[in-house]
Amino acid sequence: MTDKALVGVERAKALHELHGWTEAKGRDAITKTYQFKSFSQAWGFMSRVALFAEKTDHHPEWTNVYGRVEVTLTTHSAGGVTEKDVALAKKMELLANS
Ligand SMILES: C[C@H](O)[C@H](O)[C@H]1CNC2=NC(N)=NC(=O)C2=N1
Repeated sequence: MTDKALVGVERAKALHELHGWTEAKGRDAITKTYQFKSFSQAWGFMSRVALFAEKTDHHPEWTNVYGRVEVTLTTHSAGGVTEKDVALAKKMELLANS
């Protein structure tokens, strides 16, 4: 997996394949807000994502308020969105729906 920032068509295509993910306002990142029914469900999701993040050494920025989890993904070392962010977003989609 390369650490090259995705731009243009490549980036638009990646976002198009990610349901509910959008460009973050004012920064080079992608974002999505997940809404769960309870804190317990939100925390369960975050715990599963955290294990994947540690395994892949690629981590989300996020905020949790009860059932809401606001996530922002970017690759610090590349200063933009890379394949690593797309892979993490895809994993989050799977974990949020399981
Ligand atoms: C040293 C360590 O590999 C790096 O700091 C990793 C950790 N997690 C990371 N997470 C994200 N989102 N971007 C990074 O560039 C990054 N770098």
